[in-house]
Formats: sequence, structure tokens, C-alpha cells
Amino acid sequence: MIGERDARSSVREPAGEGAAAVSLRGVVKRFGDFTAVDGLDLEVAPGTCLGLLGPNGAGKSTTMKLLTAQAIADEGTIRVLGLPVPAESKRVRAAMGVVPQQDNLDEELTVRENLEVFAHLYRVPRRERRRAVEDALALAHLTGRAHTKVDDLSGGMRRRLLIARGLVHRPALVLLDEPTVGLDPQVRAELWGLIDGLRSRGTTVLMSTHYIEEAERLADDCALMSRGRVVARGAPAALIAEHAGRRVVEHSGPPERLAEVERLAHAAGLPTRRTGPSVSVLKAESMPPSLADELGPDGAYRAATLEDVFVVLTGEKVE
Ligand SMILES: Nc1ncnc2c1ncn2[C@@H]1O[C@H](COP(=O)(O)OP(=O)(O)OP(=O)(O)O)[C@@H](O)[C@H]1O
Repeated sequence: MIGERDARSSVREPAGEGAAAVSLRGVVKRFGDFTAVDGLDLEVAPGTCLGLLGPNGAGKSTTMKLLTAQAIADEGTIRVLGLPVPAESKRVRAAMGVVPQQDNLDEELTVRENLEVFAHLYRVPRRERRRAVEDALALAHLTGRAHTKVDDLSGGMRRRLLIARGLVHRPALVLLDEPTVGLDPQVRAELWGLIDGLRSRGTTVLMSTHYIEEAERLADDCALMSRGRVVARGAPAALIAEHAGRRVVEHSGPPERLAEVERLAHAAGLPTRRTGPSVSVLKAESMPPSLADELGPDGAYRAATLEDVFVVLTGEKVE
């Protein structure tokens, strides 16, 4: 029988040259009559950070749960670090780090004790445990708080500890489910620094988020999910270029004026999105001069963003 430690070292390198760290093919997950994940194909290259982006209910959390076998797919195949899931889910769970959306830290224990418990659970060898805990403390900038009880930490510190706890065994792959949801901008920026640091260590990161800026800042590659499927995939800049072009022109006015702008833009094959009391025409750089004349000179030009792509492809507003 293979030991936990052997299991860890054998899955550290995914099988085969360039093999994906995570691979889902044709994955379907239903809850009763409702299909939450609907034929999902997704691969994450080793050493990259993939942002799984999508509106509420798109199926991001369910996808994460399928990777840890907390949910079992009805159809399709899943491989994580070269191993099939759920068949090898125990080995897979030992080899990866999972940072849940919900804070489930042990409030009675200190920061260090929380990390020690997980180092033990993840079977970090006894002689390496102290070092592993020190490294995790340093990574999360919590060395000075090692003896503080979790109960006495700020929200941002708790979230950093939650991430550090998922990293204490130096996993090759980390799953981050909405790592900064509900946090204030300053704490969010702190966590972005921490997550960025993982990439420089060569850790593969799969991060779900519905914050566009988070994906834009951190992800090498984004998979945009809507209704259980990936509707677009690529580096943020490439997605913007493909779906929103370089420039966007915003026209404001009463509802009938907005509807007219939309009609003219669509007739010319240009996508649009509503932004409050205005309508944005995407790919404005390819607008025929005759259309520019018809729309008039009152438009405000700006650079296209990933948010434009998100809204156009998912039909959802950004929070
Ligand atoms: N255990 C369950 N039973 C029934 N329906 C579920 C269950 N888990 C998820 N769903 C439904 O599946 C859909 C996808 O949910 P999921 O949590 O994966 O979305 P998400 O993209 O992570 O959204 P959020 O950002 O809101 O977490 C939702 O409509 C949700 O209500």
C-alpha cells in the first residue's frame, strides 16, 4: 500500500510532460432537475493561476466541490494532479490545498495551533512540521501573531490564516473559492499580494471569483462561466481584445435614445451593454464612419475592460 508521503511526492508532478494540473471533460452535475454544471471542459496548466469567473449561480463553487469530491459528477471525467477523481480523491486531497469560502478556523486555538493541526492532518512529517508552520506564518505575514487566539484576529488576518492553513503542506495546487468575498478593499489588496506570491513559488492556483478586478489582477488565464459552462477562455487581455475590442463609446440619454443606439450598433454587428443610464458600444474602433455620424458626437470614449466582456457574454450586471 502506498503511504501518504509517497502519495504526496508521486502526485507533485502531474503525469506526463505538460499534463494539466486540473482537467475536467464533459462534466455534468445535477441537483434534482437542475443542472448546475452542464458539460464543462476545463484544463489548468501547471504553475499558472486560472481565474474561474462568473455571476452568482454560474456553477463555480460546484466545480470546486467536484475537484475535492465533496460533490460527485453525474457525467464526465475529472483528473487532478494526474489522478482520477473521485476514485483517487483521498490522495488528491492530501496533495492539494483547499481554501474554503466559509471561515471554519478553530476559534479556541491560536494562529500557530491552527496551522499545527493542519500540518498534522496533512501528514507533514514530524521533523518538517515546525519549519512548515513557520513558512506558512511568514507567507501570511502572521509571524508576529503566532500566539494570538483566532477569536482576537481581525477579519483580514483570519482570511490570511485560512489561506496559510491550506498551504501548510506546500501543495502543488491550491483551490481558492472566492478568496476575498465580503472583505474591504484594503484587506482584499493584501490578499492579492499573498496569492500573487504563490504563483512566484510555482504553485498552480485555481481561484473562483465574481470580482472582475480580482481576476484581472491575478489570473494568467480566465475561464468565464455562465449557466454551468465555460463561455470564454483566455488571458484577460486576449478576452478583452476578442469580445470587446480596444475601445468603447458610451452614449447617454433617455430610454428611447439608448434603444436607438443599440439598434444601430447591432445592425452594424457591434456588441453593446447597458451601464446605468447609458449604453456602451463595444469594438468602437471598427465602427463604420457612417454609424459614428448617425450616433453623433456626444459619445464618451474609454478603453474596453474585462467587465465589458463579462456583461456581454453572461448578460449579467457586475456587483
Ligand atoms: N446542494 C445543492 N442543491 C441544490 N442546488 C444547488 C446545490 N448546490 C448548488 N446548487 C445550485 O446550483 C447553482 C450553481 O451554484 P454554485 O454555488 O456552484 O454557483 P456559483 O457560481 O459558485 O455562485 P456563487 O458565487 O453564488 O457561489 C445555483 O443555482 C445553486 O442554487
